[in-house]
Amino acid sequence: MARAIKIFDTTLRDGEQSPGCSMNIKEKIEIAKQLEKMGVDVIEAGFAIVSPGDFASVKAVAKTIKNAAVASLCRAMPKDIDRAYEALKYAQQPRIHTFIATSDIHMKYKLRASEDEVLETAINMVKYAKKYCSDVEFSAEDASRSNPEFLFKVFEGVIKAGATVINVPDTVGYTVPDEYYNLIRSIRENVSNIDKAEISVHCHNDLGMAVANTLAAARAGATQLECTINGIGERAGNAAMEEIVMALNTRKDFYGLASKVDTTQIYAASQLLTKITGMKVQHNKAIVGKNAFAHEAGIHQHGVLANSSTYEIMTPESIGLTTNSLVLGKHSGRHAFESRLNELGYTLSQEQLDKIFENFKELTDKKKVIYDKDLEALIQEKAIEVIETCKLNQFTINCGNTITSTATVNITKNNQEFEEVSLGHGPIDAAFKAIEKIVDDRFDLEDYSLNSITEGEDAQGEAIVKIRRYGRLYTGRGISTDVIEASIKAYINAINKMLNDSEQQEV
Ligand SMILES: CC(=O)SCCNC(=O)CCNC(=O)[C@H](O)C(C)(C)COP(=O)(O)OP(=O)(O)OC[C@H]1O[C@@H](n2cnc3c(N)ncnc32)[C@H](O)[C@@H]1OP(=O)(O)O
Ligand SMILES: CC(C)C(=O)C(=O)O
Ligand SMILES: [Mg+2]
Repeated sequence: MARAIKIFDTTLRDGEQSPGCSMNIKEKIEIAKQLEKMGVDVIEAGFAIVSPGDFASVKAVAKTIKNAAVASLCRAMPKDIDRAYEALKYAQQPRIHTFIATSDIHMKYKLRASEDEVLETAINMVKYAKKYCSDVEFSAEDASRSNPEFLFKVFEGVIKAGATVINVPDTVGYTVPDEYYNLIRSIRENVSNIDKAEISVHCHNDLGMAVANTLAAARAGATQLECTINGIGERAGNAAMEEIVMALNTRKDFYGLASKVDTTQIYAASQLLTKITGMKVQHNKAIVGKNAFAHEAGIHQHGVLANSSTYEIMTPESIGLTTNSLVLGKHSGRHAFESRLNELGYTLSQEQLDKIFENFKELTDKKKVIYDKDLEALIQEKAIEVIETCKLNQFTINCGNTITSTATVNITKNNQEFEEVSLGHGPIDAAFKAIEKIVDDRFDLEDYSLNSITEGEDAQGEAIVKIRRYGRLYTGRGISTDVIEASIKAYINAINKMLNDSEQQEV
């Protein structure tokens, strides 16, 4: 019988600390709902004191999620804990997650505090948090570089003060599997009251060992594993949830551990996050990369055709990716369309389905075959409602290598039609400048990228545009078989997010 192990997802907190991965409230709620659907045990929704936006997100996630604990991070200080609980009090299972660093380096240079002071603060702040909420997690930041004797003392103290979970972060991704295994074992052996708390681990990927370290800790007796979707997070990222869960699943024979995560939701979660943040997954990334289940070499293809277990240690279906041979195209009906979406792990309302089916039919006029990637792109473009303050009606472009590009763009903005013409360095620049004239607002274009979603001459192009206003970043996405149209749609999508952001403030 496998031992149960808890999954604590911190995509919305540590994941959001990845440069360029800021998410708005709506996007965070979408991710949280997907995490709940997957069956994770704890969702860290943010760090409430960081900003009014972070506070609002933690509160919104706390109000929305029913089947997972919802946590907010807070420093070991009353004002952070007060703010965290102010947002978490709406949750069915609130968890206050407080932390303080325990390594000599951090205590000396960052906190400018002695061991005794840190110990006292940790204990007092856990007691303080307990006044609000029975579930309190305490993290010893930089635990893996801390003096073990001091670490044991801190953990013993905070457990006595009421901590229900003690977390042992490898904050800077410094440890290696054998060492981390020994650290977790030594905590189990030297902290006298350890049986009163969960042992959690939280690994960073600076040396590319976050998942290996997490799994080593799980073997050593950790009962909660902290991770993020696609492994996003501070610097080189956190341990990737999909890799941890699939390693435990595929090697149950070795680990003897079982999480509650529904693995068939993994692919949908990965795609949703990519869509929201614009941060692509590398093609050879384990589990969710484009090539993770692709076979190129003839000998491999032969083996897989004979029996997929020759070269596949897990099935694509187990992560919600199906290699179905059903071809969707112009003549497909609603049933085949819906069934394919279900196979891909999406369950849509009738209204969403009708809307996406309409877009699907429009696409079949432009493309002969609709691949799974096309469907996912369609769904992700439409699934998260963005109020369309600006809507593209039409555009014309005049360009070539001997003339200056000119774009005419016609947009409906707040139910009124506008048309502007602009010159530019190339067709996309000209189109963006025409759009800017219509929008008539101040913001900066920060990043633009273009990718092909599928292959072939009728492939769909996907444009990702990032714009910044008053310090906030808005990511827009557009898809089309025409790359200029995709770019215009992405720009307008980002602008709509910016215009609809009620949290934005002039600074
Ligand atoms: C390993 C991790 O992932 S830790 C989490 C990292 N996440 C973030 O930092 C989120 C974004 N951060 C922020 O928005 C800001 O840093 C805030 C709102 C948290 C704090 O902002 P400020 O109050 O302006 O402080 P600032 O960030 O400049 O410095 C941190 C202060 O907190 C102290 N501090 C740091 N960690 C802790 C802790 N765990 N407990 C108590 N105090 C702490 C530092 O010593 C410093 O104190 P000082 O102002 O007396 O010198
Ligand atoms: C705050 C803690 C849990 C953290 O993110 C880290 O130490 O990496
Ligand atoms: Mg971290």
